[in-house]
Amino acid sequence: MSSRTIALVAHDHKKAELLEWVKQHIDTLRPFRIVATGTTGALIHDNTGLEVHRFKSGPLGGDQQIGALIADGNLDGLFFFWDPLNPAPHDPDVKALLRLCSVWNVPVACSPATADLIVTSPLFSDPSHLRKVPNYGK
Ligand SMILES: O=C(CO)COP(=O)(O)O
Repeated sequence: MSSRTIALVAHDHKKAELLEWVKQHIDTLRPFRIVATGTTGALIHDNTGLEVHRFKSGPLGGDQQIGALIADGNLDGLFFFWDPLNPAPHDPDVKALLRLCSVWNVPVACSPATADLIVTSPLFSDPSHLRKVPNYGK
């Protein structure tokens, strides 16, 4: 089992798309430790058999729990199919999570196209060549 961790998250209107994408790339994803927000994690586990560590549901703090992983340097990629057509009560949490990906230089995909590019990149299989996180001196 890889010690690298990825997070899978999808808003309700995007869950089917994420599930389809996971099924398509299941062999690539299998070696990773997989975490997810609650409902997304259950859906992925129930439909693929992948082991998924489930945090709380997004609206109840799951995005922030994944953000904490990032701040601690423990997340290697985020696949977050968020819904651009519907507002959510926890939109500030979503923005905070995406912001932390930029702060910590974590690869993040918000669509199947970008997710495809990330998992097929040589940089994803050998992250030692990824640009290092800047030292913010804090
Ligand atoms: O709302 C979410 C992310 O912002 C996703 O949460 P669920 O996986 O619990 O539906």
